[in-house]
Amino acid sequence: MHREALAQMKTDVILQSESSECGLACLAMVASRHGASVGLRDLRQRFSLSLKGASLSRLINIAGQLGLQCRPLRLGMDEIGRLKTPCILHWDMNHFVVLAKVAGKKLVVLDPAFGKREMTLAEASDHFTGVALELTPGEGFTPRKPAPAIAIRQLTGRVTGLWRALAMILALSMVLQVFVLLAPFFMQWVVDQVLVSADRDLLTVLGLGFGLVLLLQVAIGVLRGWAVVYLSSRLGLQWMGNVFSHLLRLPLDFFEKRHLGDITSRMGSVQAIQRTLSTSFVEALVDGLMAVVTLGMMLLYSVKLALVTLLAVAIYLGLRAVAFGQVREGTEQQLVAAARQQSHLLESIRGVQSVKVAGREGLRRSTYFNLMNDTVNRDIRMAWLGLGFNSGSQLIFGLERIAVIWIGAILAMQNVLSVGMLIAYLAYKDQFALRMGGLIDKWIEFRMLRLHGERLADIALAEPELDASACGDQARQLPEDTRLEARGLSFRYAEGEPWIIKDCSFAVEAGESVAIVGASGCGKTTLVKLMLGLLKPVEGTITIGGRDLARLGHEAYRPLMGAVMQDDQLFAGSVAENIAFGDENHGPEGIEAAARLAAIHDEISAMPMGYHSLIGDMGTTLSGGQKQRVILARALHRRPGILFLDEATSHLDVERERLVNEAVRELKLTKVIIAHRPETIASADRVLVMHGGRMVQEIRPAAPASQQASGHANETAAA
Ligand SMILES: Nc1ncnc2c1ncn2[C@@H]1O[C@H](COP(=O)(O)OP(=O)(O)OP(=O)(O)O)[C@@H](O)[C@H]1O
Repeated sequence: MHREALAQMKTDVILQSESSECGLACLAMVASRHGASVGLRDLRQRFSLSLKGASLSRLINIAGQLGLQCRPLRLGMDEIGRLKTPCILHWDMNHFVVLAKVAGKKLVVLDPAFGKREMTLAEASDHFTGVALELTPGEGFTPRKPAPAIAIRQLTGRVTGLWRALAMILALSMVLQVFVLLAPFFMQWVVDQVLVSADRDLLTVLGLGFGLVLLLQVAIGVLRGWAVVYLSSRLGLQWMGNVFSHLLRLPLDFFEKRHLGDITSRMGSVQAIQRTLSTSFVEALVDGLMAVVTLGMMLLYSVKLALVTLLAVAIYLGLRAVAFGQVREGTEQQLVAAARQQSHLLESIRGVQSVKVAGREGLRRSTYFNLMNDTVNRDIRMAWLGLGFNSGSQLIFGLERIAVIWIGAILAMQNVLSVGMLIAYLAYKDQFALRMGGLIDKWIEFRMLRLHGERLADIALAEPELDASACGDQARQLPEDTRLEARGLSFRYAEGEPWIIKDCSFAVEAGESVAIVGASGCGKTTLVKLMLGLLKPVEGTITIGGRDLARLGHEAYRPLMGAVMQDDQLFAGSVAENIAFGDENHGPEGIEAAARLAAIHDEISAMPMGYHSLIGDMGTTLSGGQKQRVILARALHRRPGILFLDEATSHLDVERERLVNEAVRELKLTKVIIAHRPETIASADRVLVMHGGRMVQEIRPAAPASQQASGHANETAAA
């Protein structure tokens, strides 16, 4: 019975954060409809998915573990009305959505990428692939209450000086309110005392007195305004700083699985929260207090009139409460649409060369227009809602004012109130209505904060990489030597996906140079990322100097490592800044030495500004080969103990590659080199051939062995 009652609940849309988690979001929606509020964050932790997303069979497997019984179906559009809702539909060949309701020729679809959509059967048939998944709670299904709201402190980290600044703003606001409370007396005394007795002296005293009060009020107002600006900027700096440093500590796959625009939009939620807290929080307190005081004054003047005003406030509160769901959904969709538009913009700028070469400016433009259209439509919807509330409040409080003046006039005619009292009452009631209206709006704003909080939680509550502070002093100590060893190493990007590395064991002695060869896509880069600690092994261990990488804080081993990866980036700044990358210890000589080793010194010197030449933020002033060598110089400048080169010389001509290989060979380092070219492979002491997720052969090349190795690489490529 309880379960049935829960099943009647409205299904809320749960929007996906990662680009590939539509399936998980759909399962979370269905489970919460059946009364188990499993959050998406929870599901993500329990059932990690790779960038490639989830197949239907993986979804069935996860649903089974959640206690949901699955019935996969293949059906035509005409049979869709017979499905037991909510169920999951396969959409556009690469997406999942929840079918919430079918009513006649209309469907209500909850799309984790867009939100709630109503569409006709004809529209849906353009997307539906004919595969559906019905889900019903089985034996193991346990209803769960929604997780408690996330505390703001959890999201923003430690902030100093917050309470002191808030207390000061509150105190100043309170003082200001005293003046507001005094103001109506001016009119009451002028009307009832001055006008009645034609007392000019009293008028002068009242005029001067209230003039002085006004000056004080303005001065305190300025002070308060300044305090709010100070608090918001201090808060903004600390919070943004905290969230950004947390963001940088997150593991690589966090970034790989998300769109750029989505991450920036979530960072924007920090500002929304901070704005609400630094201003609206204090205002709400003041409004609340003022509402109580003004209500007291109103009751003193007339209970009857006060009841009319209270009724109007209650009606406005009801209006906002009824429309709350729509405001929340609208705001969330607005944020998602803006993030999508932003992602497209950033991607188009980054990939402008490919867009131009393929002549796809038109396609990118029209997609951008569509996304913009989507954003604008959602903005318009929110503007409509805002207009509705405004007009509603105008109408309600306008009618209330007429009623109050009407009844007040009758009371004045009956001599229950003087004219001055009526005027003063009107001033208090206007204050009360204003404060209550403000309080209700702020209450909605605070509830909306939860939405921003949830969006920010995706970043703030994501588990950072293991750092040494979490695992004691031992984890901080550098390993004694640079011998690398993998034992029984297995890795796949997510459960249910094929193993990329399976039961792989090998060792690289300290000071040895090992080349890893194998067919494209066999997992070489993945293996290097594992050795760099960017990915975590699913099974097995990697040790450096006999110490397990998984138990070392990344501060302990990253300083030992230098790497040139395939998609490494340069940053805006000069060539020297890019090579030093913030490490000023070795001075200009160190930078030059690294550049010489990377065979790029001559070319940098030939530039008009030498080492001070500026590189664009996408490294655009350098050729591909130059960029690779600057990145190599950057890796060498760190003076690493272990150097990883993943196709680090693939863009170089044979002569330059020979120069780089010779320079690297001379270095007394442990080296792991991934390459396809025989010359580079030949520069290694040992060649490991990778196939089927493990090392299948080891070759110790004397000179001719390089040919053997490359022959093997080709063999495996063909295998
Ligand atoms: N983030 C990811 N999520 C899911 N699968 C991935 C991810 N990155 C790589 N893969 C898959 O892992 C496999 C190994 O990729 P990897 O980049 O390690 O190969 P590689 O041997 O370095 O290839 P190449 O020589 O072409 O650089 C590929 O099948 C690839 O599709």
